[in-house]
Amino acid sequence: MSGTPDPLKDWAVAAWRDMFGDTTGPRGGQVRDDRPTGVRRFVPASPLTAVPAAVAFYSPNLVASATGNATALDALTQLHDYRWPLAVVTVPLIAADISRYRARRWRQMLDSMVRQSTGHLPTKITATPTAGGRTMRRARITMPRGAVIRPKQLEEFSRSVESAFGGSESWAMTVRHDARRDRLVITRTPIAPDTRSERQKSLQAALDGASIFSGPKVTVDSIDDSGIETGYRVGFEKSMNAGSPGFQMKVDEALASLAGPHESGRNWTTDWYPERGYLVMRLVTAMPTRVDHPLELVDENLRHLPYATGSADRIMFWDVSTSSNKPHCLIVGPTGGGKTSVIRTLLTEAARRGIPFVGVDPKMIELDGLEGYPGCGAIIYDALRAAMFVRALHTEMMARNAYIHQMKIEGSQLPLMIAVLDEFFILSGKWQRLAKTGDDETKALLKELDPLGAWADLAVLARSAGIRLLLGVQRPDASLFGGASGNARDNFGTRISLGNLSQDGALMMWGDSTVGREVDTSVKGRGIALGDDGNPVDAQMWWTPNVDKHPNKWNQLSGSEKAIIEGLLPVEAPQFTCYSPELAEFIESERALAKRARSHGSVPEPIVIGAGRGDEAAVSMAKRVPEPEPEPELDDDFADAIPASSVTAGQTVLIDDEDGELVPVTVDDVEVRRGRKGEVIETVLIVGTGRVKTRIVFDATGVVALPDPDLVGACA
Ligand SMILES: Nc1ncnc2c1ncn2[C@@H]1O[C@H](COP(=O)(O)OP(=O)(O)OP(=O)(O)O)[C@@H](O)[C@H]1O
Repeated sequence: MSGTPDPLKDWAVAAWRDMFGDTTGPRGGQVRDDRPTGVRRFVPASPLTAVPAAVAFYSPNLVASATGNATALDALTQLHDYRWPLAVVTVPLIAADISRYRARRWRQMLDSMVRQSTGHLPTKITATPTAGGRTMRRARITMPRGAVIRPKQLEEFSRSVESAFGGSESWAMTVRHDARRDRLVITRTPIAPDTRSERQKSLQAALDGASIFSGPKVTVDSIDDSGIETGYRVGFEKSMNAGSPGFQMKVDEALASLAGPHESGRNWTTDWYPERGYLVMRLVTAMPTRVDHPLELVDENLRHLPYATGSADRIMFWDVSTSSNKPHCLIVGPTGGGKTSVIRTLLTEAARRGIPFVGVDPKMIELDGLEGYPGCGAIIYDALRAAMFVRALHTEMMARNAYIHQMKIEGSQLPLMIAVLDEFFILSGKWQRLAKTGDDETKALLKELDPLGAWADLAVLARSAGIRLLLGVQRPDASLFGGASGNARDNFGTRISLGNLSQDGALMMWGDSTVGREVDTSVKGRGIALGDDGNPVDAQMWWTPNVDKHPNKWNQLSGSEKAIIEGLLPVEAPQFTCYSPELAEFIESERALAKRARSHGSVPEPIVIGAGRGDEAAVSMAKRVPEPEPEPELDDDFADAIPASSVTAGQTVLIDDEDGELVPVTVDDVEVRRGRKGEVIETVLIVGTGRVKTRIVFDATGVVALPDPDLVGACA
């Protein structure tokens, strides 16, 4: 047996079998598939004319051997005369035979593929070649009636069609199962050339590979003048996920890194339209690392107080108009995060728009520079006076509502005013301590004023009276939103966070535990702000220097910072209109107190304690004040305060002893009792050493004083 392949012999054998069938029996016990095939035997038509044509051309040579046979001679002569017509007929017949032979081979292949992949025997197969005749253009395979073809079988069949009939960059074989007609249809379909850019292709491939969207489709949304793609639209099937800010943020990041840095140096940003089932990626200038407070009126709307540049060059603003659905503003930021600068930005913007304000600054170092600024009613530092102010503000709100009712006017017709409470927990801590350790008169007064109750009312009701609240805290807490009263949370709808939030904080601020967790704290003034569309966005807060003109402050500023302050000064100071004598009197008295403090006030000069010197000179007083030293205030003994429910085991806190003195203790354990909605009802701090443990109970709004500043989320 020779192992050398002989293609000519192979072809001849195959052609013989095609024409006359296989006469050889099964060899070596092999099982042959001898079911009747739907492919008929190939019968060539060309020999019918090819043989006579050959004889006709060859007849002059045959004449000699036919001498003496007149009939044969006559037939050969006549045949010779028809040689050309016979040749002309033979050529197309041969071409047709070749084509039919090819088509039969295809049908045979398809027949065996269908048998192998589906187990069915086709009843009829037709195969049509392309115009050139070399490749198959279309095939139709009729299956037995009711033949079931499972998806896997169809897939297997498609794969074998693809490998047998190939494909190229410009065309492919597609297989379709027409179950109604029991047919398999194979079509040679042209492939449109892929003109997509590498970026579009990689976005599409990545989205196809990930399972974040179903049916994602990336198309080009915008192209710049030089033909560079500058925007993509990603269509997807609508889903619950697509509406979640946390999900959107993650997808934004992933898409931006997949799209890679753009040739223009600009950054990718994403606008979401989940209700319409698509998002648009577009380019924006990179988020600035610092934005000085612009001197021009950035937003012409006098009820919009701008304060930051958000991603995608958006101007973030606090809408203080009566129609605003986010009337009050909450700013959360750790020490040094830039909270005070945001407050200064908002208040200077308010002043240049004719809106006056009153501030409460229990730390005495945050808002003091604004004292005397045009539009500033007063800055209150003392905790008891702050409680009086909150109550007076409540009275003002009631008086304003009565005025609106009596005069039959709209709330929007009343002049606006802003009340700022900075470092709210410190203020609460001071109120809490006064209520516990103050003298009887103070305790009674504080009880009557009930500043926390008044504040909770204001949060819900002040909006329609033209009063806007601005609350500054170091960390978010549910108690800020009025505890059980859910409305208050909506009222503090304008929210800004600086630095990094805890998981709970993020959920409280942004309704998503992932937002605001990875802010670049190396950039001062970087944070998250709520866009007017209700979505939180990255934002760079504008830098507004301390507006204090006291030489000690002013001389520290650079020329450009001084120019900002000068440029922001309103031409006309906003007027302060009070509808209640209580608030008017309070502000008057506060101003008088401030004036007196400025002219008569004195603070003790610093005492410098020498390092390691035991003699008397080690303690030197630079200058003794002639007046007797004021009693040190109880309130000033703590550096910070946080909600009791935020205290963690092992933390050092300040607790009042029997004499009303704050003493540092380490918390052993914290028990927080929560209501059905997860709201804090009561917090118990367990402190003490050895077996002697003390349980200190705090209510929902209880705060705990700290010996050091709270550094949760503090900047790098
Ligand atoms: N938006 C900003 N752009 C640039 N720098 C800023 C910005 N905000 C704050 N800074 C820088 O950070 C410093 C601290 O800012 P700021 O005093 O406003 O923080 P804070 O949150 O009020 O801190 P604290 O609560 O301790 O007073 C500023 O002196 C300034 O140098």
